[in-house]
Amino acid sequence: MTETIVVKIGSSSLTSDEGGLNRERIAFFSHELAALHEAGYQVLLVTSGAVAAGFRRIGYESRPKLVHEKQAAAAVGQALLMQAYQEAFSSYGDHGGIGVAQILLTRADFSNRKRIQNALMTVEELLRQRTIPIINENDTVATDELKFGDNDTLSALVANMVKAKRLIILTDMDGLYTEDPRINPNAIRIERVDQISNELLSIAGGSGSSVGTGGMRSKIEAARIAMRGGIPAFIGRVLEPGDLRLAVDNIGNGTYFDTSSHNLPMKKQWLGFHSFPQGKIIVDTGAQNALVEGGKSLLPAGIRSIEGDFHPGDVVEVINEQLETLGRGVVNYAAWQIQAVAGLSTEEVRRRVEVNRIEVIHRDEWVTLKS
Ligand SMILES: Nc1ncnc2c1ncn2[C@@H]1O[C@H](COP(=O)(O)OP(=O)(O)O)[C@@H](O)[C@H]1O
Ligand SMILES: N[C@@H](CCC(=O)OP(=O)(O)O)C(=O)O
Repeated sequence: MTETIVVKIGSSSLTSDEGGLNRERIAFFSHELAALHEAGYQVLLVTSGAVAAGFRRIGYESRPKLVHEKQAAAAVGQALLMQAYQEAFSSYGDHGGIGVAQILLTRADFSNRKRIQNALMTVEELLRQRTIPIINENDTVATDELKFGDNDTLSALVANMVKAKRLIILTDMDGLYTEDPRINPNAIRIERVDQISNELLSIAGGSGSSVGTGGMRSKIEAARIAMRGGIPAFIGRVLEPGDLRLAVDNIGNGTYFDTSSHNLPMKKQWLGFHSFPQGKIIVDTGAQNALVEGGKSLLPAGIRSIEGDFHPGDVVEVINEQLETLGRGVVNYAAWQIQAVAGLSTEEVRRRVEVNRIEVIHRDEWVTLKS
C-alpha cells in the first residue's frame, strides 16, 4: 500500500522576521518533498507563511496583530505562497513538473462531517493523480474563537484524516528540549516520547520568533492528537538535502513521538477532535481505569459529579478528580438524570430513573484522549 506522509512547515522556516518569503528555503523544502514524492510516497504539505509572506507587500511594517489586518495580509500572502511552491515544484517530475493543489480549511469544516468527507475525497483524488495537496488554514473566513491559529493542530487533524504513516512537523528548532533553547542554551533535547504528560507540556514554551505563532506547546498538542489517532509524529528541523527522508525513516534531527494506538475511524475522529462538548462528567479512579484501560462503558457508579446542562445524544468531556481530560463520549442520560444517580449501583439506578440504556456512555460512543 502506498504510504502517506503529512509534512507541516511553519512560518519561521519559510519567512524572515522582517516578512516576505525566503525563496531559497521554499526551493529547498520543495526539493525535499519532491524526493519523497519520487520515492513513491503520497505527500501532503501543510504550510504556514501566508500572513508573514503578505504583510510587507500590503504595506504593514511588521506582522499585524488586528484580525482584519492579518486576514488581509494572509489573502495577499497565500497567493504569493502558492505561486512560490508552484514555481519550485515545476522543476521536478517528468511532465512539466510535479502538480500542486491549494486546499484551505477551517476548524468548522472539520466539525461538519459532510464537508470533511468532501475534503477527504478531494485529497484522495489529488493523491491518486500524483498531485501534492498544499493545505493552509482559510484565514479570511476563520473567526477568532474557531481558529486553529497555528497550523500544528491542522496538520495533526489532516494526518488523522488521511491515516498518514507519519506526521512531520518542521520548525526552526531541531526538536523538543527540556526548556526553550533560546532562553536556556544548556537545555537538552528529548529524543523520544511515548506519552505526553502535563509535565512535558509544561516545558514547552511559546513561539521564539516574531513570525511563528504556536511555539512548541502547540506542536506537542498536535503530536498528542496524532498519537491518539495512531499516527507517530516527528518535530524537528531539516537543513541539508536528504534530511526530510531521514526524518521519515526514523533517524531525523528532532524528537519522535511514538504511539501504540490504532487509527481512529472517521466517526471517532469526529467525536475526539471536532465535536463541541456540552458539559463535563467527573469520574473516580475505578471508572477511569474501566474507560481508559479496560475498554469498558461508563456506569453511574463511577460518577462523582457533573458540570453543564446536557441531553441524551450530546457529547460530553469526561475528566478525573485531578481534572485531567480522559476522553469524550456521547451520553445516554440528561444532566439532571445523572445528578439523581451519580455513584449508585446499577440496581438502584433502575429503581430511580427511566433510561434506555444503563451505560451513561457506551464504549462504542467513546474515545480516549488521555495519552
Ligand atoms: N522546550 C522547547 N524546546 C524547543 N523549542 C521551544 C521550546 N519551548 C519553546 N520553543 C520555541 O518554539 C519555537 C518554534 O515554534 P514557532 O516559532 O511557533 O515555529 P513555527 O513557525 O515553525 O511553527 C522555537 O523557535 C523555540 O524558540
Ligand atoms: N495560516 C497562518 C498560520 C500562522 C502561523 O504563523 O503558523 P505557524 O508558523 O505554524 O505557527 C499563515 O499562513 O500565516
